Amino acid sequence: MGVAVEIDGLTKSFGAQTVWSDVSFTLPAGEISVLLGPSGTGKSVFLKTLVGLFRPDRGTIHIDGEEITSLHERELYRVRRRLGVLFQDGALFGSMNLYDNIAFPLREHTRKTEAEIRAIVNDRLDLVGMSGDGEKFPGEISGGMRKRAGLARALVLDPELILCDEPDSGLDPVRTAFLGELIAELNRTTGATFLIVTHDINTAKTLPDHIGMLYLRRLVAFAPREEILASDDPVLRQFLAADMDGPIGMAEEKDAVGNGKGETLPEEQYRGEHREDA
Ligand SMILES: Nc1ncnc2c1ncn2[C@@H]1O[C@H](COP(=O)(O)OP(=O)(O)OP(=O)(O)O)[C@@H](O)[C@H]1O
Repeated sequence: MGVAVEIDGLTKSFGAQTVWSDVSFTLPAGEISVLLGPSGTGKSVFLKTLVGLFRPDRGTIHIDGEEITSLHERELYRVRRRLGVLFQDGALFGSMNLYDNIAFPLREHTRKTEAEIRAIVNDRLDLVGMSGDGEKFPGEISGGMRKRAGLARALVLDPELILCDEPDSGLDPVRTAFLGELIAELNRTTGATFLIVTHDINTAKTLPDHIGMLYLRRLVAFAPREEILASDDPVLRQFLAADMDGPIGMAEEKDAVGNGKGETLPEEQYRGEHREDA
């Protein structure tokens, strides 16, 4: 079953650069949430913070009730065992075939026998439509196959929380739809909680139960999908309509100071109204 993730007052900076601050929302257990936002707004940093790869400056993250930002590396290791992570490029080891890549977390985190491992790896390969591909190497397969293999690897430890960073980037529309359906099916069968970072508007409009959006170093919104899709918020409307006109400019640096047309849009002028905790 999936776990809830409660994020409260989370702030992350690199040196003088604040990536986002005071982010608070709850990922509901067993549901699919999508995180949107213009490039560079810190979506990947957010996922990495959730798995403890970055420590936030402030704020807390409770995964299934356990606060993780103050855990030591060893305790984080235990928490990570409950998570499945799919990074942008699948993050497969190029020197290992797909079978060994997918077996890796089992060999690392469990004492299962090779026979048990084989049964699990073959099951997960089957689940992502890649039975029979275990002998192939990451360099020999397409980007879409690498993503599916990455997803198979993310699933071997029966995770209760699955984080996917742009699982659909670089995929054609048919494969994007296929991957979305696969995620929905996994959510139905495993009950795991999903958080997916995507730029694919169609995925955002069809797949998740909830949608969140980062913009100008803040969480603009986190709410049920239908509420977000019906929102009058100019940032959400522009983003979801892929419209060039609106507060979002061409570059994140411009967004920080204006609307890309020379008109000033102070950060203070824009405050989200959809935060669940508002
Ligand atoms: N390890 C790091 N050290 C310093 N700055 C970093 C580090 N990782 C990310 N950043 C900065 O944090 C900001 C957010 O980056 P991030 O990759 O999270 O954006 P994103 O929203 O995922 O972008 P995209 O949609 O283009 O993938 C960027 O300005 C980036 O340069």
